[in-house]
Amino acid sequence: MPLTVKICGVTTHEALAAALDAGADMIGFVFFPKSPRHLSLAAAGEVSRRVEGRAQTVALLVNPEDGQIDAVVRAMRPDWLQLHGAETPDRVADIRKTFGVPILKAFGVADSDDLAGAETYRGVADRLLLDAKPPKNGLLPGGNGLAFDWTLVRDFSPGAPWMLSGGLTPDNVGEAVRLTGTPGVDVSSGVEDGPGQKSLAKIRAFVAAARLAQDQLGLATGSV
Ligand SMILES: O=C(O)c1ccccc1NCC(=O)[C@H](O)[C@H](O)COP(=O)(O)O
Repeated sequence: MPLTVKICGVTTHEALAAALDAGADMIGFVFFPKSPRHLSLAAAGEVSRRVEGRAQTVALLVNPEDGQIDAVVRAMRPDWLQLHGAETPDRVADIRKTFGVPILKAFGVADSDDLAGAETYRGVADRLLLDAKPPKNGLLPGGNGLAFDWTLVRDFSPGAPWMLSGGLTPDNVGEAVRLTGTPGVDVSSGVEDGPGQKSLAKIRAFVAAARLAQDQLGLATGSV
């Protein structure tokens, strides 16, 4: 089983280069104005063009209208759309059909009922992304640097590819991979020095730690 590594919330050429050179499989770009990682369409087009096929690009949206998706798809031609809001299975299916872009659907997890909810997207989303729930009255639905109880997903087998996120860091990603057997990891805050300030050293350390765990477990590098 391969391990996919995603670096999310990239806003600068320097962070992008660090992630690509380190060997990340997926790069996430955030389109959410309240986020310190929000990108304009023009900036997203420019930064994502520099990926040049070295990784898959992911456009992150929250409860988007078709018009917003259309603008993002035109601006950067993402390989994936990450839906990080309360999009229903019907809405996810609709977006997938309308735009013809694979969907990474995010879920907040606090207990096993949340995992059962995620499984209802089987056959609708192309990949599931398990994240911690945001704090009550928090500004951001994701990218909060919070972890959930990983033992909940020890035997998680949703019948669809999935990824683990929420509070991952260079220091804990190896343990997370070993404990959960996840086929993918996703990080944003854990490779930052402050909100939206990506650390090139932490990006390199995160990818290296994930690959070390991958090698120790005899996994392959993620083909996404
Ligand atoms: O990053 C944001 O600002 C953001 C805003 C709105 C929705 C989602 C957002 N981020 C999601 C992610 O970066 C990750 O997919 C995931 O939540 C992990 O984040 P972190 O715990 O910070 O590593």
